[in-house]
Amino acid sequence: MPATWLDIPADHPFGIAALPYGVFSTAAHPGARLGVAIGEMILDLAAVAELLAPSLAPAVAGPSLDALLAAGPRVWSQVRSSVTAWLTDDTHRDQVGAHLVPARDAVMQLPFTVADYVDFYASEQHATNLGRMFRPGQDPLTPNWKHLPIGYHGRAGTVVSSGTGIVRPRGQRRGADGEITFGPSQRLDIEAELGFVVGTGSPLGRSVGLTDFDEHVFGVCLVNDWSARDIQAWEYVPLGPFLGKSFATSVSPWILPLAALDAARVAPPERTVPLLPYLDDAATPPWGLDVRLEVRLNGHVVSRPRFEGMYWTGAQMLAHMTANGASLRTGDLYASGTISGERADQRGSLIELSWGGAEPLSLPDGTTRTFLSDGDEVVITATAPGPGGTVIGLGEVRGRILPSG
Ligand SMILES: O=C(O)/C=C/C(=O)CC(=O)CC(=O)O
Ligand SMILES: [Ca+2]
Ligand SMILES: [Mg+2]
Repeated sequence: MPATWLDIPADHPFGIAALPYGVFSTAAHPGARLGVAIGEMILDLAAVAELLAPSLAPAVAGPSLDALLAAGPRVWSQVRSSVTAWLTDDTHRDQVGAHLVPARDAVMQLPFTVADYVDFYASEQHATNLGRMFRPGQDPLTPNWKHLPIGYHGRAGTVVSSGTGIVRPRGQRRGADGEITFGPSQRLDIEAELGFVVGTGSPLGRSVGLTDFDEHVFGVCLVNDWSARDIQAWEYVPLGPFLGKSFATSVSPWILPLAALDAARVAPPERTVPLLPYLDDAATPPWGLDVRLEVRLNGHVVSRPRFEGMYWTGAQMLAHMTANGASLRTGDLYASGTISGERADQRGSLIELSWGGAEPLSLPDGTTRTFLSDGDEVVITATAPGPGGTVIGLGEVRGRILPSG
């Protein structure tokens, strides 16, 4: 990796090997525009492209990532190699330096127009834990679980940018005494997930195979799929999650391109059930990802989930999502499902961390939690290995619970 002329500590999560894309504005320049994070600065992408690479300017003109996502993998790699050159070639220092904005002065926006939103259920440990709690006495994994990545269609219009306040949802639930009531959720939860952002669409009637994953998927972000467990547990039979999940889903502002995750690619876990050919990735390049998350509740780390243990990869989720010929659109977002590991401190939701509320978490500030209280703030961060022993950051997704209106 070439060195940048910017003065950035070698272990900075937004070093020269990361270069995630986002949309930002500043008080001095309130219009939304594309940025690339580098250290504690944001590169004003459109301004520099106009100066140094006019042929790329239309794809990065903003005010969102939509045009860049739609431009496809050739343009994605041209933009990334241009940005790398601008930030490493000393001859560009003055011209490019004039278009660096301190990240602390920027307000980050939702980076792209979310087309469709799909949420998977790809962690064997999470599915096992939830199966035990929601369906006691039955096999925790349903018979289909190891044959296909289970998912459901969520609500694209309620995907919100990091920092957006999350109003406690109201809904119908059944109490322990069997009484059906309506009111603010009493079991409001988080789900720490990785999101995949689709760039290039696909036509109706054509499936996207495992090896075409990187032709269509632009990159990844962090997702907190807020979940109201009391609403969910009562409503979900037989069609799956509905209002218990659709009130808000937060995404991180920085989209890390797949190209930045080369050093993070790992083999997925061994598959214990033979897969049908469209999902069988034994002979394809692996798309397991060594992404390490941290979940903080009011500043205290409560979990460290790891994506590398996920049974299903992003490539398999995409292949399954289009196996019936469903088309893809630029801006489609699909999330992995809650990332939970074997260990109790690797669980990506509070329902697992508190075991359905039976084992409250003790926080270092002396308080305890089963589910979220009003005013609680949840921050999910993540890193992945980069080239040459460096660390690549995915940034953070943040949200605070507001009282029910
Ligand atoms: O097992 C169930 O009934 C449902 C579990 C979920 O909460 C589904 C979900 O949102 C997927 C996930 O995040 O893993
Ligand atoms: Ca979820
Ligand atoms: Mg390919």
